[in-house]
Amino acid sequence: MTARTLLLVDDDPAILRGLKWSFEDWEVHTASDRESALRQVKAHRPAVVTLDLGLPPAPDDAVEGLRTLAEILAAAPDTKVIVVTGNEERAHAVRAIALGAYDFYQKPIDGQVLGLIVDRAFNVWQLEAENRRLQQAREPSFQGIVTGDDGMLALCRTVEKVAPTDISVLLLGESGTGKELFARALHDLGPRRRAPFVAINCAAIPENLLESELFGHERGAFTGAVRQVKGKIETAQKGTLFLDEIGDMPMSLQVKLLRFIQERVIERVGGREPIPVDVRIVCATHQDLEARIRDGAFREDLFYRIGEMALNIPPLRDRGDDCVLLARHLIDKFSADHGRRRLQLSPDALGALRRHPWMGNVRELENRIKRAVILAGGQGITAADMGLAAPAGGDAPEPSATLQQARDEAERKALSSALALSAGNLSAAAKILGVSRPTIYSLLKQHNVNTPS
Ligand SMILES: Nc1ncnc2c1ncn2[C@@H]1O[C@H](COP(=O)(O)OP(=O)(O)OP(=O)(O)O)[C@@H](O)[C@H]1O
Repeated sequence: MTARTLLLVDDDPAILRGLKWSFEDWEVHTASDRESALRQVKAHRPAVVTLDLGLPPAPDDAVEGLRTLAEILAAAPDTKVIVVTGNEERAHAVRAIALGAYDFYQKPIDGQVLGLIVDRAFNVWQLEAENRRLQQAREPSFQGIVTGDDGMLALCRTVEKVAPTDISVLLLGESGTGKELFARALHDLGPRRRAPFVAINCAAIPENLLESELFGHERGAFTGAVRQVKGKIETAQKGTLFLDEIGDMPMSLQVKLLRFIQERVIERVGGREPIPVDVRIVCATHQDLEARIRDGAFREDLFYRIGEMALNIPPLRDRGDDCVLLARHLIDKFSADHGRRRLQLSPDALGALRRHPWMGNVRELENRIKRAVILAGGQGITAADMGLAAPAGGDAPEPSATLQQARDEAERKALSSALALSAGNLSAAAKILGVSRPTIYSLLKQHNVNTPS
């Protein structure tokens, strides 16, 4: 877990002592003036700083405090600074926020409430730190394949080794996992890279047209064949032929394909000339080919010919945080396409990305991010922008709530649990919460909470 490091800046030693008690599970450092505050920031890089704006030599105005704030943020821009002001000093607080303070809190200090604000600031700091970590961890993409997952990285290394050879590769994986991307990588990294890469989707073309698509036809071969047409196999001469969805190829064509693979010559439909063709064959399917063989729908001899090496591409849901890595990559890409500034993922979007099962894999993610980049408001991309349900509960702060709403909610929860613990005894509840009895009464009224009778 990340160290929860907190710096308390106040010129009153009694306040510092009191506050230290409230943050027992934190690594706490203290400072009483600008110079020592800055020294501590540089030495410990605290996640959160609470800063009393009234610092010496002029504790009665906010000049030194605001200067300290500016210098802290210049030295450690990621730090969340919560400024603490006197009751009548709202204008100072507003100045501080304008300078980049995360939040403000008005005296008198109530350790419990300040604790909630500090916790929340830490959550935001942690989330931003994680964002930065992911950003830095982003691998320079391998042939356009973005991943940080060990299994996928191992697959990329295998592709690098196999690409220079001519062995036939069978790419297995669910729809949208990137099979075509891997097929292109095999081509681009191999000696055939300057010759064509020709892809054909065997499932998308009706059976009666597929043969002439693959092998071509001579003029007059059938009604409508008004001129000679080269097939995909022939156009891939010297290059790579990518047969996508090979599992859906009809049996009649499987025989013809097998013959071509064995003899490396084709005959156009309606032609008699054998034409030698030199291509590398890469196939892909989302089907379970061994089950298709058992069902008599796929030829076993063809299976062994096309799959001298089979590579399994894992579904996106099994690739750890790749969904987040890819989402960021796609946001950058689509933001640039739409001339938008680079958008960030909100905390609820991160949670939703990690929970979603991604049955449509990277293609589904692409579609959702594309839509989100168009829909997102100024706040960054939310789960709703991606058409995903926001995770219920969780640790992440709810971004749709304002700070005031979040505080109210936290206060109401703390109040209810103190009342439950004290069995409705208001003095005991006040003690638990570290506030006075009158404060408890005003909290009960404010939150419309009834004491248990
Ligand atoms: N790891 C990845 N990094 C970046 N983009 C990816 C990645 N995987 C897939 N894509 C993109 O997702 C989309 C779908 O990938 P691709 O077409 O290669 O999948 P496929 O498995 O061949 O799908 P299908 O089986 O439906 O044909 C493409 O736009 C591709 O560029």
